[in-house]
Amino acid sequence: MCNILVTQNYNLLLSKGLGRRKDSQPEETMAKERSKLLEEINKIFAENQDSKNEELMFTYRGVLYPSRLCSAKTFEALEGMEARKEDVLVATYPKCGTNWALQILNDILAAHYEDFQMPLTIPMLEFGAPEKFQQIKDQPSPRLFSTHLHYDNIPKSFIENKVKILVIFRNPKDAAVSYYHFYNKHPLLPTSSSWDDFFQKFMSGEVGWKSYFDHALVWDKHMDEVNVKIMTFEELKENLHEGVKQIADFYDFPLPEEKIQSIAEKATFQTMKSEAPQKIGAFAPVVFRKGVVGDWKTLFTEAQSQEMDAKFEECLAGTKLGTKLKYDKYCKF
Ligand SMILES: Nc1ncnc2c1ncn2[C@@H]1O[C@H](COP(=O)(O)OS(=O)(=O)O)[C@@H](OP(=O)(O)O)[C@H]1O
Repeated sequence: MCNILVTQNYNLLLSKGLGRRKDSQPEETMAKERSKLLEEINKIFAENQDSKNEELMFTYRGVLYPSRLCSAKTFEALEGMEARKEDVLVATYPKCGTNWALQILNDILAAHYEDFQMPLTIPMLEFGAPEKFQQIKDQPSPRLFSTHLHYDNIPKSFIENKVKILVIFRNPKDAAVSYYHFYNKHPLLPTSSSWDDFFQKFMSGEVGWKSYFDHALVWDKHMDEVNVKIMTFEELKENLHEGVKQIADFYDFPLPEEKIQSIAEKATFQTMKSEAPQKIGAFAPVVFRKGVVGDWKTLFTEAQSQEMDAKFEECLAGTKLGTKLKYDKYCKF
């Protein structure tokens, strides 16, 4: 039961359009595929509303993952994936801005390569059936991928082939609150009995993809590498135009000001949220919730806030990433 989606529906989703070029299929066929894809997404949503918590997660090498999206076989196949230097990878801890970065990168790539087409699905490396790697192998460059994997679990070839990795982090309090709502709204993730329960799990790393702090600590060590660019959700929120420019420059795709402006306009929360139902159907309100900084204040108690402050101090205070996260500005009552 647990792998039905991985081997059937999700494999079908992943076989559509990932990195396809405009000239590879006529527009009419693409439109049909798009509507079939929407049907599939909505079906996954409807069929899994009553799933039992204990069926929804599994552990692979000590890390929890959603069992209907990931499988041991896919992880094994992923290890052998051959990355190309021209690949584009977005690496994030869950809820830190994956979809946002993907939207921006899609538009940057589309501006640079006339024949680049928006992928029809989230190109998450660890999702889907192992057979997808054969299709990925046949895709033309540049291929756009995302992952929530810890740095140590990203396939070695991405590092060896010096693939440029855009890493987005978000302040841990907002990431925790966003993750909590995601757990409770996403039919393929367990429902949390309460915020207090989820908070303790988040703090101890008993959530999908493990601990936020482990991810942050390892990325801090790679922050100065030329192929790594770390940005924060908060800096994109503060100045999206500048964020788009920095991402385009990092990938050596310099763009004229008007283009940067139009990409930034398409990447606002309001625009992405309003376009999401056509792209991801029933999942739209699950992914695009509030899109703000500081929502943690609606759920954190004073004691929880202090517990997170102490953990941040212990793990990240004084590190480069810790400083970049501007904890005092975004995470204090
Ligand atoms: N354009 C834009 N502007 C501002 N905020 C945005 C944008 N796009 C997505 N979001 C918010 O990002 C949160 C989802 O993060 P991810 O995309 O990383 O989610 S996922 O882990 O891939 O499921 C989730 O945050 P919360 O609203 O706090 O839950 C989304 O609303």
